[in-house]
Amino acid sequence: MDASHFLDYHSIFSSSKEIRQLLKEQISHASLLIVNKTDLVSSKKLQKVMTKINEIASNQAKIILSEYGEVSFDELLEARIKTMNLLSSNSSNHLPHHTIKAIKIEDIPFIDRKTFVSWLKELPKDVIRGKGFVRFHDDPFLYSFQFASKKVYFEKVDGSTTETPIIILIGNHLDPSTIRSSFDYAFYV
Ligand SMILES: Nc1nc2c(ncn2[C@@H]2O[C@H](COP(=O)(O)OP(=O)(O)OP(=O)(O)O)[C@@H](O)[C@H]2O)c(=O)[nH]1
Repeated sequence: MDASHFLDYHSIFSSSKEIRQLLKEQISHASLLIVNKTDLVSSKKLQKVMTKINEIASNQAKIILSEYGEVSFDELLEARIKTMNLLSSNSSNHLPHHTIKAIKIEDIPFIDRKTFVSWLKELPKDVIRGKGFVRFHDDPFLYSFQFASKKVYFEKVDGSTTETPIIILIGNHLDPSTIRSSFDYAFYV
């Protein structure tokens, strides 16, 4: 986040409802927040910015202040979310639901593109982001996909026939059994 513009983006006088909503969603779901350009604001203004951010951010989010985006790699790469490897529906996927922030699916067959898009769009609303690689029927290429705000984007990955497909879903309090059953229903039945 840009500390020097944060209050403008947050203000009903200088920003649209969509921008304020987007800002709020991004902050509330983040596990790491970097407040940059702190050199451009007075300490009083920075305090106001931090108060607003703390109101919206989750208790577990880590907040780092920076200038010119200087943040140590160790802080950036620190593991912050628990990823569960989602196995087939008859295996036990145990971890309390409230701790699950990311789910990884690796046993992915060749799939139908339209079915995949529908499956992503119909996932529970707790899934706020998806990404990964998939392969489609009758197509030799691997595709990377990005899923956010109910929109799906694909990009062909050139020259990679050996990589294995993977789906990563990110959100809050994800329910593994619901996600796994819907996956099996869509792609294995
Ligand atoms: N003073 C100051 N300038 C910064 C800082 N970080 C980036 N800049 C400068 O701000 C200018 C725009 O950089 P950014 O805001 O990072 O660029 P951007 O993300 O493409 O810009 P937006 O689309 O406005 O978010 C560049 O000239 C940067 O050098 C900072 O912490 N302090």
